[in-house]
Amino acid sequence: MSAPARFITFEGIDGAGKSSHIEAVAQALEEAGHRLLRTREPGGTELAERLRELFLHERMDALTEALLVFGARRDHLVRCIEPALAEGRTVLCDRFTDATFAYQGAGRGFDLAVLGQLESWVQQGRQPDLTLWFDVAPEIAAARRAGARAPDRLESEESAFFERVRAGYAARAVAAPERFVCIDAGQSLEAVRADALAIVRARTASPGSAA
Ligand SMILES: Nc1ncnc2c1ncn2[C@@H]1O[C@H](COP(=O)(O)OP(=O)(O)O)[C@@H](O)[C@H]1O
Ligand SMILES: Cc1cn([C@H]2C[C@H](O)[C@@H](COP(=O)(O)OP(=O)(O)O)O2)c(=O)[nH]c1=O
Repeated sequence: MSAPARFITFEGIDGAGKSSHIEAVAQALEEAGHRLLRTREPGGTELAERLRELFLHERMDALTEALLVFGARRDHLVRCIEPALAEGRTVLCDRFTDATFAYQGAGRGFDLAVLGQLESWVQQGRQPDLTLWFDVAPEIAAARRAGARAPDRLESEESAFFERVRAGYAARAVAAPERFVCIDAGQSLEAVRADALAIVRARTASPGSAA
């Protein structure tokens, strides 16, 4: 019998290293019998990927950012995430709504109550079962990004913005301790990966299994 479906999200400031570990987590889950959907936000459907391009490269205010990511999210949920969970697949999603609270809410200072309203309209109660928060100091993340790629619109923000985004993630973690796990992403790649795998194995083990 295949393992029960889970909705797992990966979060952190840009350059924290989350994308570097999704493949290893995917492999571990497949070995444990999960059928997977790997996806990302903004994105994951044809429409949402087109919205992602606009989001990452066009200038807009914070409300437009929020509406665009929640619009993309609605399409992604309805066409992709919900059907996958319904057919028993585990969903690994690179960012989800915690990113909106962290970036648009804490980072841009946008109204958290409005974000909460959009969250409940768009998600109809759907929340991740597990969120891996790769937490690292903004200076370390900036140095990693500088060595890896040219910055997009959000990655060009100053360090104070990423301090606020980090605090936004911390607030979400406090509000939902049952699903949030904080990983010290300032460690070496190998140590971060070991932590991520240990958490995912522990949190996806079926009752009665040896894990
Ligand atoms: N723990 C780490 N130590 C050193 N470099 C890292 C670590 N984790 C990731 N990196 C590097 O930092 C860069 C950004 O990583 P990435 O996974 O793309 O971050 P994110 O998806 O969180 O923005 C990549 O070049 C990656 O190899
Ligand atoms: C999902 C989401 C992402 N973002 C931002 C965070 C990132 O800067 C950007 C794209 O995310 P991502 O693809 O994870 O960037 P990377 O892996 O290159 O770090 O979009 C928001 O501002 N709000 C959101 O709701």
